[in-house]
Amino acid sequence: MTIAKRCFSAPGKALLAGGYLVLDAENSSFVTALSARIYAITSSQFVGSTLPTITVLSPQFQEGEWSYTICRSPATGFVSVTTLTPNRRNPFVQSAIATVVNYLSATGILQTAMPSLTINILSDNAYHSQPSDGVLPFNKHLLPIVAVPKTGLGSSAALTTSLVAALLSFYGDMNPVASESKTILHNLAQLAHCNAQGKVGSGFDVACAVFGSIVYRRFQPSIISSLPSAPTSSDREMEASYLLSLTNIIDADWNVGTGACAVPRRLRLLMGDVTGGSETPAMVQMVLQWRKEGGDSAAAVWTALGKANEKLIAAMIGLGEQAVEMPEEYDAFVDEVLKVSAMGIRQLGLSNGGRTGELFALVVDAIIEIRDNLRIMTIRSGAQIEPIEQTRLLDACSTLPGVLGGIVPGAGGYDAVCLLAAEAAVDAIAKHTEGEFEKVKWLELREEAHGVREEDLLEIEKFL
Ligand SMILES: Nc1ncnc2c1ncn2[C@@H]1O[C@H](COP(=O)(O)OP(=O)(O)O)[C@@H](O)[C@H]1O
Ligand SMILES: C[C@@](O)(CCOP(=O)(O)OP(=O)(O)O)CC(=O)O
Repeated sequence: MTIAKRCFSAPGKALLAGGYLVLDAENSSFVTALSARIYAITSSQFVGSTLPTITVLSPQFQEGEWSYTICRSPATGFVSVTTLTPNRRNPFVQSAIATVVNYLSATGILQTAMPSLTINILSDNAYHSQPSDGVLPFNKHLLPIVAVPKTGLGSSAALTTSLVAALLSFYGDMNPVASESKTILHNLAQLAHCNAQGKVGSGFDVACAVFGSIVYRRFQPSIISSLPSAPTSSDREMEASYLLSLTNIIDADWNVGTGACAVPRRLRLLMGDVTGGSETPAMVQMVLQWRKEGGDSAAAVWTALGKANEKLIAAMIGLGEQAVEMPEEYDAFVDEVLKVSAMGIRQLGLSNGGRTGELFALVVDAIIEIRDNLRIMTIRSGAQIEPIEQTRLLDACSTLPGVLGGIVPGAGGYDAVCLLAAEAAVDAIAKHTEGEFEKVKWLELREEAHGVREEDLLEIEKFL
């Protein structure tokens, strides 16, 4: 039995506003999908006499091969997924496989005679630091994937999402990216990603990989932590209980906020890669401890930052609407934005910019307020969210014509900055390479219009 090949891809992410606060379900965040995608290509296969196997190949990386046998219990339908490559583990791949095949088995969709499957993964170069001589869109690395430095675009979320989509299409004989299937795809990807990470983050990265640029409000962590551990022995009662719980969780309404949003026309998020690292889990722990022990003063900062985030989100949505409803006023103001720095944009907006100008001034003010509060959190929690080196760089960026402001994306740290600027100003911004600008490499990334989607195989297969 030969089954048609299909290819699914998912984008990377930048968390522009909402870092840390998005961990609380009552706070919204602004997440932008980026034009760096990870592709999962199912290729054919057959029903053999032995146990079906699923092999995932990542030809860009040394040792990029992970294989698993699939064994389904005739009594309960529970599917055990056992690695055939114990010396090369990939928790995100194994978790995606186990979550999808067990859900499909529990819902009666999984074929009785499961065919074996090979899935090839390709990831755009932007996800990993590149070899100097790299020229293809999918460079090969001389190291295993765990050893190649990442650029913080959310590779595990994009991988998990594209892999879950590919597995659903193959074993569930469905269109996983159809609107009626996307919620199931999202829930499966979130669960698989959390299980692979061994912790329940806010899930903004997986939600962005599924839905694209969104105003995101998280699901309650208890939805995921309520799933019992997968049975490790053939205990029929445990297997049946696990499958029932899995089905109830995936089919439930997670009440996640995923309203579409986008960076307004003629504006652009400019991602800067800064030499230096950050340890997100440790920073999250420091911030949450400060929040918990910091009393009213911590609560006041947390609330002020939440309001500044909401202000930025509302202003960005408002500008998007202005660009459509008042295009002439909007375009005339953007033409002026190109000539002045953030403070000049604010002044212009407050003096004679009409509703458009007011919204531009609100964006500038909101970014300033977000940064002010992140710096207070940096000092009081000890987590280096906006360390002084990043403050100097962001302040310098904000003096450049056409820049509305800049922030440290996500958890912050030393490794990245994100500017909001007029598209037409970006080339001039990139020409600044001295002083504070010496340490930043501006990435060729743009906002991605789509979350997970099916791809034209002919465009991708030639790279395999
Ligand atoms: N192209 C890929 N092929 C296979 N696995 C991948 C790929 N990209 C990412 N992964 C998986 O995701 C892991 C990286 O996850 P993580 O360390 O959380 O980084 P990120 O912040 O980019 O998600 C890799 O170690 C690997 O297990
Ligand atoms: C702190 C957070 O709210 C945001 C972290 O954003 P990053 O983009 O920094 O995440 P990593 O890619 O894992 O480093 C944690 C969360 O939302 O889970």
